[in-house]
Formats: sequence, structure tokens, C-alpha cells
Amino acid sequence: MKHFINVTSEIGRLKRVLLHRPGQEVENLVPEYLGRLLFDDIPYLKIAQQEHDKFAQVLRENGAEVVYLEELSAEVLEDEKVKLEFLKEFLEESGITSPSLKESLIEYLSKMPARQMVDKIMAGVRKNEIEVKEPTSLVELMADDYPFYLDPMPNLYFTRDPGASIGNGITLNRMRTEARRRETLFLKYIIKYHKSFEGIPLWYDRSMPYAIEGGDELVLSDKVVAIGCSERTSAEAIEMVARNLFNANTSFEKVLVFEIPKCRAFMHLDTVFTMVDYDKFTIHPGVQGPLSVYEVTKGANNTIKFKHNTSPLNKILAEALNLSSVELIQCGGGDFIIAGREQWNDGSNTLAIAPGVVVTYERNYVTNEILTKRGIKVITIPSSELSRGRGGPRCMSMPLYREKL
Ligand SMILES: NC(=O)NCCC[C@H](N)C(=O)O
Repeated sequence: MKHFINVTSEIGRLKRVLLHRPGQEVENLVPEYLGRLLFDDIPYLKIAQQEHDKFAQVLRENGAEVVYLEELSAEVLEDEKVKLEFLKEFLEESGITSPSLKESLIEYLSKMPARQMVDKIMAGVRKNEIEVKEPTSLVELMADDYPFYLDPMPNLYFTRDPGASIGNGITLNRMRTEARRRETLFLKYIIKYHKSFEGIPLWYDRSMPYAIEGGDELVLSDKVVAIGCSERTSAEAIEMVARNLFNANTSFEKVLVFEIPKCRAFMHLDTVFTMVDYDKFTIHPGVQGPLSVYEVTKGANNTIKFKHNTSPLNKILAEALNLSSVELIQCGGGDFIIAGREQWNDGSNTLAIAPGVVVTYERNYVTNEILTKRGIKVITIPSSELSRGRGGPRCMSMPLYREKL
């Protein structure tokens, strides 16, 4: 493995993947703030961790090295200078404006060993955890009854979204919602300071003004990337990624833009569409009708071309992948109720770990059976708690290295 990162497909054998084991951040969820934090329910952490450990075990047993966001972050934050730089940026982005509060938080957090600090920052800091000396601002004096100085980040276990590996580079994303925006700081510091990530090109940066999230980014082949234009990802960001991929002389020549309905149930492209084999895809039937596909292609002399492709989806995919035909496998077998139920629990959100081999949630038994009948090897993981965050196996993983097809 010459590069630390190399992803030129959705289905090549998974060799290295980034995960985050859910931690205390999940215990800081309360009904009042669920919506704001993008959760629909409160997972039971102990079981969620067991389910997540099973997920990691399945990936390892199938040949993938599992690296953890919290461990890589702690490795770079061992350096006291980097730790301070990170803390300052993190507090800034958390909206801490009062100088004395900033000072108290820095004092509280920087004293902790790096790993403990990472866990604490991910979990959030309650107001009753630290004592702020004399208030130095009106905001502090008038402190409301909101319980946190630093919000918990319960969505961190969806490592798919803050960044995406494309070829041997990464898009370091700007998240659409404030609830998830600070998540990408961990990846920013890993990319900037971790030895394994040295020299990795960025196809997008979190400082850009337009939102893009990794659940919308699918690497269909070493030439074609599909990006969802969705509730979370904007057309401007997609165009910037396309330009950066083309200008850097990567192997990528085309970006297929999937415009999907902007709603929570379909928040990212990978909640309704994933690739499971050379010529097979899962799709949520509810998205097939309203889907529009646009193409951004690399032209001669650094030019870029745009086109609305009105052909049926199977034709567009077959043409993009140089195949005579492709199969679209409908989540829930196309039944309105089953598809709706299983899609809500990420029935279409498969993680391919090799061509024709996927990891899915066991609760989506109808879709799993359909996939098996279509010749896909389905490895299931327990999911009663993990699914409460509205993401499946693809959402919970950021592939760093896949074998070339
Ligand atoms: N790629 C994905 O669809 N990720 C799932 C993210 C779920 C999370 N609760 C969110 O709303 O962002």
C-alpha cells in the first residue's frame, strides 16, 4: 500500500477504514435538544458500543485495518503546541466569546492527557463542570439555563460525513448544520499534523463557504464520482470538487450529480443509493421518480462541461461505468410501507467491503433477503441502538484504502 489513502471505487476490497466508537457524547443527549443535534431518539450507549464493536470486528475479520478518529486525534494532540492551537480554534468555533470562560475552558481541558481531552471535547462540557471566576462579559452574567458550554457531538460515529477519500486525496468538508460543523476539526488536525496523512491533497476544504457532506460522495470508479445535491450538499461545492479533481490531473473525468429531494429521510445520497457490486446498486424507490442527474465532465484545455442527462438512471450508470447494463435493487422490494420502514433505518445504506459483499443492519431483513437473492453476500450487524442516529454501515465508516479493482 504505497499511499495511506487510495479509494478509486465503492466496492474494491476494503483495506483501511476510519471509525469512531460512540462514547459519552451519546449520554449527553436529552429530549429537549434531540432535533438540534440531529437525533430522533436516545441510544443506549452500552449496547450501541457493543454493536459498534461487532461492526469493527466484521471489518477486521474481512481484512480491513480499523483506525479510530479518537486515537489519531489524540496522537496529534500529544504535542502541546498543537493541542493549544486546536483548543483555541475549537472554542472559537463553539462560539465561546467571553475571555474568562475561554481561559477557564482552556485550563480545564489542556490539563488532561490528550486522549482524555479528545473524549471530553467529543462528549461536551456541561456548565456545572467548571467554575468560571469573575464574569467578564454580559453573556456570562446573564447565563441562561442551557446546560452546556460545549455541545456534545453525538454524530461523530458517522465518520463518513466530515470527509471523503477520493483517489489519494480527501475532501475536508464544510458541514451544512452547526451541530456537525466542529466535527471536521478533528480531521483537519489529523491531516495537518499526522505523519500518515502527510502530503495528502485536499479536493475541498472546510473553510470554503458551501456545504458538502461525505454521505453524498460516492466513488463509482477511477473515472467517475457521483455526488448528491441534497439537503446537505450544495451545487457550488460539487462544482469546486469537480474542478479540483480535474485540475489536479487525477484519473477522474466525470462527476455525476444526483439531485435528490431535500428532506431528512433522504438527507444524503447514500441513504437512498449505494453501489454493491460491479453492476449492482441499491436504491430507495421513493427517490427514483424525482431524481434528476446532471453531468460535469472534464473538457480539453482545462475546460469543464455541464449537461442535464435525462436518460433513465440505469442507462446513465451503465454508460458511465462502460457496462452493457446495471441492476437497480429496490430497498424493501419496492413495497411502499416496507421500503419506507427499512429506508428509515438505513436499509439502502450498505457498506461494500469487496465486490458483491456488503455489511448491513440485520433489522432490514426484507432488503437483506432481496440482496441475497440477487447474488450479494450480506453480512449483518446488530443495530437496535446505532440506527437511532439515522445512519447505517456506510455512514459509520470512512474508507481510507480500497484495493484497486
Ligand atoms: N451519510 C449519512 O447519511 N450519515 C448519517 C448521518 C446521521 C446524522 N444524525 C445526521 O443527521 O447528520
